[in-house]
Amino acid sequence: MKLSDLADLFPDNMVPSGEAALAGLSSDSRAVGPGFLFAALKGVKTDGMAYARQAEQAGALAVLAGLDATAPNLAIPLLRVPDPRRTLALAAARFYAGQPTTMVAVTGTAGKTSVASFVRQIWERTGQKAASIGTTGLSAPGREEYGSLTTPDPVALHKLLRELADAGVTHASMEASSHGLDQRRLDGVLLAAGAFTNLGRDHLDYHPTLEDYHRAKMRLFDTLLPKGAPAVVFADDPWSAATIEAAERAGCEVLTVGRRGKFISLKRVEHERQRQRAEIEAGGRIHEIVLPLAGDFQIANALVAAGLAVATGTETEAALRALEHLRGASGRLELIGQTSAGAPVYVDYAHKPDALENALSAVRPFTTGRVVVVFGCGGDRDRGKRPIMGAIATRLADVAIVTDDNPRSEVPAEIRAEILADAPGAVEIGDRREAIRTAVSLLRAGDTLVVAGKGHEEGQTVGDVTHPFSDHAEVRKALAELGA
Ligand SMILES: CC(=O)N[C@H]1[C@@H](OP(=O)(O)OP(=O)(O)OC[C@H]2O[C@@H](n3ccc(=O)[nH]c3=O)[C@H](O)[C@@H]2O)O[C@H](CO)[C@@H](O)[C@@H]1O[C@H](C)C(=O)N[C@@H](C)C(=O)N[C@H](CCC(=O)O)C(=O)O
Ligand SMILES: Nc1ncnc2c1ncn2[C@@H]1O[C@H](COP(=O)(O)OP(=O)(O)OP(=O)(O)O)[C@@H](O)[C@H]1O
Ligand SMILES: N[C@H](CCC[C@H](N)C(=O)O)C(=O)O
Ligand SMILES: [Mg+2]
Repeated sequence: MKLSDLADLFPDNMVPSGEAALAGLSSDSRAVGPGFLFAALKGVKTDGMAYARQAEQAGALAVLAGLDATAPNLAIPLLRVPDPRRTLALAAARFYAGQPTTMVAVTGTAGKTSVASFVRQIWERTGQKAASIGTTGLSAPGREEYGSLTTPDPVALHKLLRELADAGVTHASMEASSHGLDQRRLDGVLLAAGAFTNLGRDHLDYHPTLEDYHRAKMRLFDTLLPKGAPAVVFADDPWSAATIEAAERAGCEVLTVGRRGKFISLKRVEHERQRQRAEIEAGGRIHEIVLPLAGDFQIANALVAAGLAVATGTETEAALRALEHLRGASGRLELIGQTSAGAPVYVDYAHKPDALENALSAVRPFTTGRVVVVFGCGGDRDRGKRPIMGAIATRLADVAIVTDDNPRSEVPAEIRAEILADAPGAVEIGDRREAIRTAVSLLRAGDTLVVAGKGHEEGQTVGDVTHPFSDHAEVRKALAELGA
């Protein structure tokens, strides 16, 4: 491919023809090689234009940038467009040219990883070659890879989609984070359907208000989905009505799921400790299914996943039957073990208020003793959620232990103090390993422990360094030490 083959993406610019082949694209000057298109993007920390010269020296053919960019010292063409992030994503889609034929994306504050994984599992169970892409990385036939972002950057994403398509993967589900949507990381993905789970407080360090955060998520429906494509919306969330309205306005075919859902309607649920029995109305009949997962929220996620599968061609009965074989995504209310007295210990990824509320509420019905929680909050992230999570923990747990999550560049004790400001009676143990060991040692018959915040993560970031750390491993160690 030549740069001129992308010329229609840069209208109003002179694109030289007859030049060398386009070798690649990147928004990071450090990754630019000879024959690359460098996209100079304005970021949160810096402006990519500051690195245009560096990209030129590394052999870039041209620089893609916003309309306000100027570069008097640049010898290579400067291609100016209104939305360079989107143009980069569309260029990447064309450069890599190949995607699984049936792709879906799910957005929402909580449940994205679970839904993406569940959709993949439904497809696998019904005989499709399927993949999922999200916070826990990539899961595809013969490929399990840990990833660092929930939604990869567009160049990495389109490269991956091409590889999956080449490997014969026909179906892929992915998470659409609000950062990913806002930064156009999913633009150019040919989506067959989209979904929304819920909206709660998160990322208010990045989005000015909850309304802005919701609007960023609605890009999935109003910009990324083709007109008339199915939008599966969980109907029982306070933000469902606004989402349905936005999706309808965008011309989507809105399919609601949940207790108030019309496409897949939840009639009745009976909770057992590790599973729940649900009566579901869909496709004109009632289905009884046993979901092998704990937590009301997993029913919600399962219904959204089934909605996506059915909306993209899976037969209703087969999709719902597949729910009986679901495995939870790693670190999502995952039962790790139990003490010798039978007290279960869960690892959960709740790192935002609603998620913590849901995780603690989910274990309460089968806990005859005390609910114990160990949690913290990440540094360099929305500070406002800290006291809110402190209040939730002390309200819903009998014993709350406040510890460190990923402090990043912040002072860990200050993060803990912000949580403790609204957590009367909570215990403070900064060292996460020690906090987990203490919590496990406190457990008596009938108690339940939830270790929240890090889920599947395999490291703890302190300053710039990520130290190996796994809640799974620490819980297992503590249980073993205590003779469980
Ligand atoms: C705040 C944020 O979202 N940042 C993301 C964003 O970076 P940015 O554009 O703001 O970067 P910047 O550092 O200001 O630099 C501006 C530009 O200069 C370029 N540059 C910079 C230095 C240099 O030497 N040369 C160079 O070319 C950078 O590559 C960039 O293009 O675009 C980058 C490329 O796509 C991302 O890697 C980066 O994610 C950072 C690492 C991050 O931590 N993101 C988190 C907050 C995130 O996106 N999370 C979401 C949601 C998680 C969830 O709740 O599920 C996710 O999808 O993972
Ligand atoms: N539908 C839901 N409603 C409320 N809370 C949920 C729901 N699904 C999951 N959770 C909670 O949120 C945590 C994260 O779940 P999951 O990883 O599926 O969501 P996510 O949207 O991918 O989150 P992230 O943005 O952090 O990647 C779970 O561990 C659980 O505590
Ligand atoms: N995708 C989320 C993950 C947060 C996980 C939590 N353990 C933390 O470090 O805050 C983020 O980057 O905000
Ligand atoms: Mg996720």
